[in-house]
Amino acid sequence: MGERVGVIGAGYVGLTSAACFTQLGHQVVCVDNDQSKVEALRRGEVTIVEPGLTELVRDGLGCGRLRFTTTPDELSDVDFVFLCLPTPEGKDGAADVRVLEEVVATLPGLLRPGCVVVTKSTVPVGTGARLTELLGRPDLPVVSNPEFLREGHAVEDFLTPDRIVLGAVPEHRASAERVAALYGETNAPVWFTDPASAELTKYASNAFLALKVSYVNVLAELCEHYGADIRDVGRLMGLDSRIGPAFLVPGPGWGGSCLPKDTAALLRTADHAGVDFGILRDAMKANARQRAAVVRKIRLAITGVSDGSLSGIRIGLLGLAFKAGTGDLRESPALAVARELARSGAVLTAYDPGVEAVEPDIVQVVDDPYLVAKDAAALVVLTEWPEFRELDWERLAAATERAVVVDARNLLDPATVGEAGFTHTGLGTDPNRRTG
Ligand SMILES: NC(=O)C1=CN([C@@H]2O[C@H](COP(=O)(O)OP(=O)(O)OC[C@H]3O[C@@H](n4cnc5c(N)ncnc54)[C@H](O)[C@@H]3O)[C@@H](O)[C@H]2O)C=CC1
Ligand SMILES: O=C(O)[C@H]1O[C@H](OP(=O)(O)OP(=O)(O)OC[C@H]2O[C@@H](n3ccc(=O)[nH]c3=O)[C@H](O)[C@@H]2O)[C@H](O)[C@@H](O)[C@@H]1O
Repeated sequence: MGERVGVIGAGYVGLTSAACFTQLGHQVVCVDNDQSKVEALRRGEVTIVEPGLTELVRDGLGCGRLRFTTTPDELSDVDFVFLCLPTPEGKDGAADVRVLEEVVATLPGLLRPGCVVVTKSTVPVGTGARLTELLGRPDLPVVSNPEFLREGHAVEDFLTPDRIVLGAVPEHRASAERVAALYGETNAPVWFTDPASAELTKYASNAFLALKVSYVNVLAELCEHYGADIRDVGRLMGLDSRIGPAFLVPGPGWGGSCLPKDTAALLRTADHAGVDFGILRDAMKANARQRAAVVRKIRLAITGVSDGSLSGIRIGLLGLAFKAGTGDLRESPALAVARELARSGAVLTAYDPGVEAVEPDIVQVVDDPYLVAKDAAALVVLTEWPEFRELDWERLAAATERAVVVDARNLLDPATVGEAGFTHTGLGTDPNRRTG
């Protein structure tokens, strides 16, 4: 028999947690204050792009173990409540925990004795202690259980995580163990630690991923200077098991709803402690430069000079989301590049399998990749959707005004698109050289 679990927030993390805990056999009530979202979820409609999530939600609704509500009162009989609320970037880069604190302040009047309050939101170090104080009820243990899922792989990552981290003060260790048990049988290491370590691990992980991508982006620039190829350099670095192959592909910069805000928040936390975390600041600066570098590359490919005018020039964009596998546009480097191109007078058309619309004054979104090529002076790959590789590049070449492609994700095989007639520019690659 499963446990009674409450989840507050039905976004990427909350909805995934609710659906997966239901799948693991628990009874789940998921609370969100967005009425229309809750109504859609009750009909089994999931609006975010997450493989397998709709099916899990529908299964959960079907078997009656998952329900959605806007009424926090329905948490009165749960034994665990997971906080999956937004913690956006606030003043000076610090995480804004106001929503979380407001919601937590309402919980003492709602929860039954012994209910475990679990923080899944990404929260600054010290939040666990702060929430304990806010709750003001010693019978409500607080456990930190940071979430490491990636968008586009949310269900898979939740059900088969690399690790499960639980932070609790020694008196609440048993509660942390009960939280761990909710995940059922798992091959993942389950690690119990103190709340501050759990909270910091989350920021440390995201910021490290950001550092890794900034590192490879700068390295790509260096490769161009010396005629080296970042595809080889990245692959060969990645063969070192201490480095690992992931997060070594250059692109228009790291974005999304978390890496930028979490890096900023960690830097703020370090500043607050008087710790010089300059390498983080440098990674953030490199990230801002990367978008501009991609725009310069596009100008150069189209006009022959890196500051050439784009006024009235048609450009086709492949990808708008911050990465492949999601329709999420939050802090999307692709969108930032599009904005800059639009500001420079370019006329933009875009296709992204996960995105239906963006601000129409910037770019016209179409539902057919071949339409973006029509009369374009260049195509630009901004999001690394694998299906872009499989497009009919000869057909695309025929539709363009000039067969120029700027591959800001090093996604395409230069030889294939070259044979189709395209002039190809990647990041940190020599167009005349084949790897292998
Ligand atoms: N998106 C991701 O891939 C990951 C996010 N996180 C962290 O998890 C937390 C949540 O992130 P997301 O799920 O992406 O956010 P989200 O924006 O997708 O979802 C947040 C949900 O909370 C609801 N909400 C806001 N205020 C509320 C209130 N007062 N009462 C009830 N519901 C309320 C919103 O309507 C929304 O449905 C953040 O701290 C984030 O840093 C952690 C790991 C992965
Ligand atoms: O806290 C969070 O929200 C999550 O943030 C990231 O997940 P996500 O935001 O889904 O995105 P990532 O897959 O990490 O990609 C981040 C950015 O780096 C870019 N990237 C990634 C890898 C790479 O080699 N090159 C590269 O440019 C992506 O395109 C994207 O813009 C982390 O990977 C998750 O572990 C974490 O739980």
